[in-house]
Amino acid sequence: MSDAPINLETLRQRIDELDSDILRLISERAECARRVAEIKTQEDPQAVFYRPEREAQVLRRIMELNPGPLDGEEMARLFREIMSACLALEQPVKVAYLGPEGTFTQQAALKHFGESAVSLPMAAIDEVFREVEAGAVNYGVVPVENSTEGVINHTLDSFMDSGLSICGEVVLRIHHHLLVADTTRRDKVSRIYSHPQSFAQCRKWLDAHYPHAERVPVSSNAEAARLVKTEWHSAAIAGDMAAKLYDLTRIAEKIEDRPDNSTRFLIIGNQDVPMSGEDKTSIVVAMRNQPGALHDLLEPFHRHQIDLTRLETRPSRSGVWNYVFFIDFKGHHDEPRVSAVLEEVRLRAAEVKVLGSFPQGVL
Ligand SMILES: O=C(O)C(=O)C[C@]1(C(=O)O)C=C[C@@H](O)C=C1
Repeated sequence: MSDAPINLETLRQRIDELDSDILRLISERAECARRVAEIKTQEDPQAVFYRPEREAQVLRRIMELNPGPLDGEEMARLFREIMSACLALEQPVKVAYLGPEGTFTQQAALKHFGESAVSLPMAAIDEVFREVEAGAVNYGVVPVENSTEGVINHTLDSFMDSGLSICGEVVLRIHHHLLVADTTRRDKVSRIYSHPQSFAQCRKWLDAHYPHAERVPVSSNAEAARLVKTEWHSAAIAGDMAAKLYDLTRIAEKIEDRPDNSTRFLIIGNQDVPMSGEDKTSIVVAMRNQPGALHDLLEPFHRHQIDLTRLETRPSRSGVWNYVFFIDFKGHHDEPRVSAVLEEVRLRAAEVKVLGSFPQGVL
């Protein structure tokens, strides 16, 4: 801007001009996306419109180019919504998530796909898998690990019986609040509802502030929030989405014991996602039950200098092999050093299943 004296009116005029420019540019971008859809359909009538690798590249580029003063993540979130609307113009994306409405998983689904996606709550993790397998929705979102409480076994087990692949990941900072309704007698709270994982994540805070309140575990935080509406002496521990959905007030904010409390969610689908430049791969491996098996499995990763990001052991459900290992590592299965490692692991293991290569979470 020039150095002419600045007053409120001049600034607002300038904002109007800029908004007109932004409007024109977003419309032009949406027109491009529409043309991309036409080309995709011409090339393949069954074309998949959602491209996780491209979206990750767009968001990373925006964060790199961002000159401020807005924070990089904030800027990427705005572009996330623009892309979400552009994709909806190509083909609305339907996403099943572990419900009910108002859970952190819904928040994760919207963070990943943007508000233009159609999100559908499911009652259980295996239902999310089934909906995607049946083709009733394009993708599913399920929690897989929490930084405080560890892995969500149900999700790992579901992969053992499923042919679906992992198309993406999203990490959400989990903030828990103590919520009450307008009708709650705040000085008489004698019962607190929440999901068992949330109780575990807020244990110390509860011991210090509500040592005598009854802690009642329920199936989700959203269910906890719903119950509070009906009882004058109860409170709930839940997140922002549930608070908003049930119109509850936060009487204590961010009560989780660890400030870095976060949960990682997986996007599941039927898509083999091309390289984005910063990718991860997930595999499940069944090893023969013999001494040194884990060492044999991990040695090729070490030799090829591939970073492991996670290693989980689960009892095998087939009965043939005692244990299976879930391994996440950096890299994409199309990269030569990754395919070399996978080749070696196949020779050493009884069974290997590649669950997918996908862009590392950007937001
Ligand atoms: O590049 C594409 O393939 C597009 O469809 C465009 C676009 C975008 O708006 O940038 C939209 C949806 C896809 O998931 C990825 C990117």
